[in-house]
Amino acid sequence: MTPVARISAAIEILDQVMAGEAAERVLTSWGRGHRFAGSKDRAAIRDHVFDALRCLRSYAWLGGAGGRIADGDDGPAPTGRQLMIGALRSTDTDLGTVFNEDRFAPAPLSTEELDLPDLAQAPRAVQLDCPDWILPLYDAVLGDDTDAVLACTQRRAPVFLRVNSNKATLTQAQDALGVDAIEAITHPLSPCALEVTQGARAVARSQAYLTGVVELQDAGSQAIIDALPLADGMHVLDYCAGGGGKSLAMAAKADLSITAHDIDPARMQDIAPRASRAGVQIKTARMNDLEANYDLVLCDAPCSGSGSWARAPQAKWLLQDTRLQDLTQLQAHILDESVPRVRSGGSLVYATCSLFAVENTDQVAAFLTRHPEFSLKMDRLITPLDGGDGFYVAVFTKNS
Ligand SMILES: C[S@@+](CC[C@H](N)C(=O)[O-])C[C@H]1O[C@@H](n2cnc3c(N)ncnc32)[C@H](O)[C@@H]1O
Repeated sequence: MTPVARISAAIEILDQVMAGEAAERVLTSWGRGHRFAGSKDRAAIRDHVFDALRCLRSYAWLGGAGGRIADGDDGPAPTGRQLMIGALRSTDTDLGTVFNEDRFAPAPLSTEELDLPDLAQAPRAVQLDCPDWILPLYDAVLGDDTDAVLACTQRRAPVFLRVNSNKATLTQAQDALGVDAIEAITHPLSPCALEVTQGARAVARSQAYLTGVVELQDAGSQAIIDALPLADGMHVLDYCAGGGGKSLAMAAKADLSITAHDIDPARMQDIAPRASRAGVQIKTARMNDLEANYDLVLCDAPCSGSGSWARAPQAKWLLQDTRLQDLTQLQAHILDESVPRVRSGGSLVYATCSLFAVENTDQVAAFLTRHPEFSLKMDRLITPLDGGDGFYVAVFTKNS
């Protein structure tokens, strides 16, 4: 496909996404219906779509849709065409080279499309690609750093690997990745983190990955595990284990007995193959099988994901105030539910991939009020300015 044909495809896909469909699903079904498109075409189209989702408001503004993110009083949701016009204007591309009479090109520009506003005239939330109601949540936590943090979420997130220290040193892992032409450099956020600088799309097929020398894991997520008081022999419960990313990272830190639990056991189905690749043991358990006296319980709670919107941009536009309130209630419930699982003198860890105080420090303060038998040992907010996704971690001790 020509570059222009890829843009036409992105316009078609974005129209469906703006009509309410999930981007991943539309991309998959587009790929099935257009078998002639090669892997490079699909990757380029995917990049166009996800770039547009990260920069939805600014592209909508530049494309003539007034920074809207959905149908509203002042007009309809942006079209795929408007978003791609915005994308091209954001890089000062000559629109006539794309929108013209050529075969596979989107139709030439209309008179209105030749006279569109500059981004400097847009409100701050539009320039920063942030829903209006969410911007104050960032400002309250990040202050002067808000604009720089939001600028990070407008760009593609780097791909990070965690080197499995049970299997290789960083240098050995870099050499192993090099066999598959993947280049990666160390990263200050975590001692086992490598940032992929070349060949990211080849990681999942590489020998280093398939033999468990490296795992895909954000550097911020790794930094959370670095902060935990883990030591050989400890019994650890990963209470919201999902696919087990944090269980696996903990298993590489010390000789632990790890139990993974999730309210949705189907989410844990990848843990066994991932653990086997990594050469570690992780038990999975349902609620009734959990013990009462773990040395450390990790609650990696469901959250808004506001720290990882560069990676999952559609979530930024779908989050509603009511959903955020539901999430904060669920987080408090999960913390309360975990309390009896922690032994006296043991640690309870609360983590989110959110930057908002309502999900982090407010949650911690409310927990300490409800549970004076715990004290806060440390907490840390990691933002995209540290290089990875945004995360928050708090470590409580259950007083003896
Ligand atoms: C942020 S994700 C976990 C990600 C995972 N720890 C990782 O590192 O890959 C949150 C998980 O919490 C689970 N969850 C939601 N409510 C829960 C509850 N009441 N008890 C346990 N797990 C719950 C969800 O199913 C989801 O898999």
